[in-house]
Parts: sequence; structure tokens; C-alpha cells
Amino acid sequence: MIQLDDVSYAYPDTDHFVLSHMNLSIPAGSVTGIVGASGAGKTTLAKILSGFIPHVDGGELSGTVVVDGVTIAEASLADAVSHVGLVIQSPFNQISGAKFTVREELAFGLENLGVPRDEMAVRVAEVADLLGITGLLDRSPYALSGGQQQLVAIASMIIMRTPVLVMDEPTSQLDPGGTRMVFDVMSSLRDSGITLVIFEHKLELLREHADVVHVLADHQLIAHGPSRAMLADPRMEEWGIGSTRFTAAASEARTKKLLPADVELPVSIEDAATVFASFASSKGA
Ligand SMILES: Nc1ncnc2c1ncn2[C@@H]1O[C@H](COP(=O)(O)OP(=O)(O)OP(=O)(O)O)[C@@H](O)[C@H]1O
Repeated sequence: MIQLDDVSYAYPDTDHFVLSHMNLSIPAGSVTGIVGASGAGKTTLAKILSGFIPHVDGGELSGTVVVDGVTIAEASLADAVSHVGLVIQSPFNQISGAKFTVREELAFGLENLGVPRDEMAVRVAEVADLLGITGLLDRSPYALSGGQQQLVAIASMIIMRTPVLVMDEPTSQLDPGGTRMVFDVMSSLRDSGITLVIFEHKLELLREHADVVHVLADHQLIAHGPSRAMLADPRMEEWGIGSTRFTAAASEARTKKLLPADVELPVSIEDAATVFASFASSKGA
């Protein structure tokens, strides 16, 4: 579904490759998390997956990127965006600037596709309800808080119903309730068969929602694995990604021999509850 073969990329007017000889394979209908330290190249990779590189940013891209059967470099940007949507890191920059209300903003992409007016109205109402922004529909997209703009930006991509959605830190502006709601929406998108690629620093949520997590460092994807095993890997600290408080606490307990050496480290609160419950029952508590 998403296939990168030997992909390297340098931005225009630079002499160094941000990504070098990268390979990646993502199955259809899966949720993939990608983590990396600041500056590792997450936004760059998100733009490559969605066609903004090379079509908008230019630069030197080599290798092959195929998404939903489309070879991105050979397709037009219009063709690429009909297969893959990108939620960018800064919601302010995602807003088109061409529309006066959130309602019009959400309909903008559908208008360009020639979707009939009544269908457009239904889809706007549906996506607004999904993301809890119905009350914002008649407001200006520019008169919203950062978090509200982020929900509008996410809604403006979901409404396009592309088979693949790439999200670059989609909850960076949201409070914990908004963050959880967006991840719940992602779960429902996954249930409807959409392939999701999420670039995210919130490791606990990736643990809960991603099937597989890849690590971006040293210009490449250097490791991947099931979300729990990957996110609890001790090398996450060396790679500048860090670990959740549950991993750190259990790791400390293991060092102090309060937990067995072979215990699988937890990443989320649910993992931690399972680890401590099984340890307690093994002690006959
Ligand atoms: N337009 C550009 N021109 C030149 N270099 C760029 C450009 N955009 C990003 N870079 C460089 O590419 C590298 C990767 O940047 P990128 O934004 O992809 O990292 P990131 O992992 O998303 O970082 P963060 O977590 O801080 O958002 C950085 O060294 C950055 O300085």
C-alpha cells in the first residue's frame, strides 16, 4: 500500500540529504507510528509520503515512492492528493485562506472535486459532528484557538475520504481531552479501512493506537517493531525520543530487582496495570 524503495532527499539549495537510502513498507488498513527526535526528518518524510515533496517543495528526490498504487513522483499533485491526505504540523498553515467560515473551509476540497452541494452539506455536517466542531461551523477559521484550528485542519482532510491519511503531530495544539478524541477518531477511521501514518511524540497514545512503530534517526528508518516492544526499547533514550513514565518506572523497578529481569516493559497505563497484576499474582498476592 505504501512502499518506499531507496529514497533519498535534499531540500533545494542544500548540499546534504535529510533522508538517505530509506526503505519502508506499510500494509493497507494499518496504523503506523513514526517517531524521531526533533530535526530527524519526520515532517520531510510526511511530505514525501503525500506528494508535497517533490511537487511543492522541490529539491532532489531519488528512489521510488508508491502510495495506494500511485507512483508519487510521476503523478500530478492533484492525483496524489486524491489518494493521500496530509494533516500538517501547523494548523494555521493548513487553512486555505480562501474561505470566510469553517463550513466553507471544510467544503473547499469537495468543491474542487465537483461534489454536489447537498452531498457536500451532509459530509460537512458528518465530519463536524465527528470532531465536535459543529458549533464552530459559522465562525471564521482565523478567529479560532490553535486547538480549534487543528480540529478544523484534521476535519478538512478526513472529509476528503482518501484511502491514506498522513498526520504530522496532529494533536500538538490540543488539550488531553481533544487529543484523546482525535485518537479515537483515528481508531474509527482505521475501522473503516483507511491506512494511517502518524508522526507523533505522544508515545503512550502511539502504543495504544499504532500496530507498528518505526524510528527515524541518522537520515534513515533504523528500527521498527510492534508498538509496545519498540516504544519500550531502551535505545529510545539514545535516539533522543525518550520513554513514557510507565517504561521509566518499570525499568527502574527492574534495575532494583523489584520486577523480574525478563518482564516486558510497559509503555501505557494499561500495560503497567497488566505487568503489576501478573507480578502480584505470581507472588500469591
Ligand atoms: N525547507 C527546508 N530547507 C532546508 N532544510 C530544511 C527545510 N525544512 C527542513 N529542513 C531541514 O531538514 C531536517 C529535517 O527537518 P524536519 O522538519 O523534517 O524534522 P522533524 O523531525 O519534523 O523535526 P520536528 O520534530 O522538530 O518538527 C532539519 O535539519 C531541517 O533543518
